Amino acid sequence: MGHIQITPSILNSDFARLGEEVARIPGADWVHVDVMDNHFVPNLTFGPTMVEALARVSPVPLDAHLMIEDADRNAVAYVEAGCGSVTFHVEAAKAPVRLAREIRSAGARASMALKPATPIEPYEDLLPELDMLLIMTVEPGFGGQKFLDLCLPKIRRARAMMDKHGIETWLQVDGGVSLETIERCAEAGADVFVAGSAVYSADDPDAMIAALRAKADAARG
Ligand SMILES: O=C(CO)[C@@H](O)[C@H](O)COP(=O)(O)O
Ligand SMILES: [Fe+2]
Repeated sequence: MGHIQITPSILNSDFARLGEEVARIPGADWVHVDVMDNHFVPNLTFGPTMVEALARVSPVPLDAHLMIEDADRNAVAYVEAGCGSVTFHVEAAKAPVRLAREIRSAGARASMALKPATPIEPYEDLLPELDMLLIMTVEPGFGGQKFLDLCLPKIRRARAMMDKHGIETWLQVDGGVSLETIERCAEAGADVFVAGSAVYSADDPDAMIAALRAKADAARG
């Protein structure tokens, strides 16, 4: 398991001041950028041009979470926009192995996401192609939703699979992660934690990142 990383989502930050919003979180490991196309999920955010502008001012690398249809054709644009990690949804990819290889050869970390009802077992052999696996802990589409405990067994099974294969794939959780839920995720084997509303609703977002990191570290023992 890798070291604990906290990646705040800007989804619930002030979009009119994105540059200032990312400047408030220098203690983050990554900035999580939720890209939504109003087809794969019922919400619309931003595209590669906006992401490219954000990459130029962000104090830490961008972690793009693509909630878009036709990921096969669109994911590499986010590598070219300057993201250090690009996550596609397996439900939206026609050729996930080819896509992961294209993301890597374009120069970013390749990551694949699973919605809460998507099982991990069919993708066991694909894990070595990935730098990170994202297990969603809410239905994708919106920030501020309640954490789904039903996803915890899948996190445990994913971590066991990675251990079995002796691979270093990071295991990210996204959705409803807060001071109340992060310990459960860390105990289950996650090492990369997206937190949107928990960070941006805090008076001091950078202090919240430190508090989340301390809880996850403690839960690991
Ligand atoms: O991908 C998504 C939602 O689809 C997430 O990145 C959320 O935006 C995280 O926000 P919180 O659940 O932490 O408020
Ligand atoms: Fe996300």
